[in-house]
Amino acid sequence: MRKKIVAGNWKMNGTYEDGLKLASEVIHMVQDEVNSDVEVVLCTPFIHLSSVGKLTKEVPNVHLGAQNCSEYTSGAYTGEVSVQMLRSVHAEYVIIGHSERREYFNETNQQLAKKVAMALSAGLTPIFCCGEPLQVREAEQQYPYVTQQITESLFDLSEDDMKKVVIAYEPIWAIGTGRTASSQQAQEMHKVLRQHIANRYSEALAAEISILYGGSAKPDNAEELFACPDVDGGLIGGASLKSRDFLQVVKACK
Ligand SMILES: O=C(CO)COP(=O)(O)O
Repeated sequence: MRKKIVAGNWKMNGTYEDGLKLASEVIHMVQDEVNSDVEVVLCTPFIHLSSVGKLTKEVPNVHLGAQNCSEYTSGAYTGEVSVQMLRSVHAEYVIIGHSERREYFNETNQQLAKKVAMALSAGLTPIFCCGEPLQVREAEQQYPYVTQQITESLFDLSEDDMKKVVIAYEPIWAIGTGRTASSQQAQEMHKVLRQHIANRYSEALAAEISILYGGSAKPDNAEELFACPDVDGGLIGGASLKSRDFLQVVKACK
């Protein structure tokens, strides 16, 4: 059985103190109230990683993630953070290819392929994001668009590496807009992606890959989205910034 995962992507929000408070609230609530085997991941800004990592490493089902990593190993890359640095503060996951990084920082499928390979080489689990903009959805080109993102960034991986990747489908028109994909739209895309992976690798491998949904997922709609057979959890933005809301979303993932 593949893993169920609910990851909070805090993006660039709050101060250092705000982040520590949020992390400790979430950790306590998960310990007290969650008895399923869902993996909770906190993807914090870089400055929080070291401190939050000290908290998460004591708790079996809450894990630490970063929101980005460098495609380079080390050296003269001012402002960048390497995968070894992330490992050294107990990060286990890293979001790669979020649409905001593709859009505002011009990250390409080819560059993301390097980041995914780099993360895997350090033993980090990449949460690889894909998703189409509104014009592409309106032109009904979402399946070729998103499968191409997967092909160009992931399909050079060996079977052993591919098995370790987590995918997050985040339709750009649903991110931060309050307009979520319907559970039917999410399920259809997740099924297409799983079949695409099965065609390149195998049905058995595709069945092992966790595919998360992201885009205005919140306490009101999480249960319906997570009930879809190919939706294995969520990547949560806005609703991960309030511990109670985030916990409700975590509890919806059974
Ligand atoms: O981008 C997202 C998570 O990575 C989704 O953001 P929202 O949940 O705020 O729509």
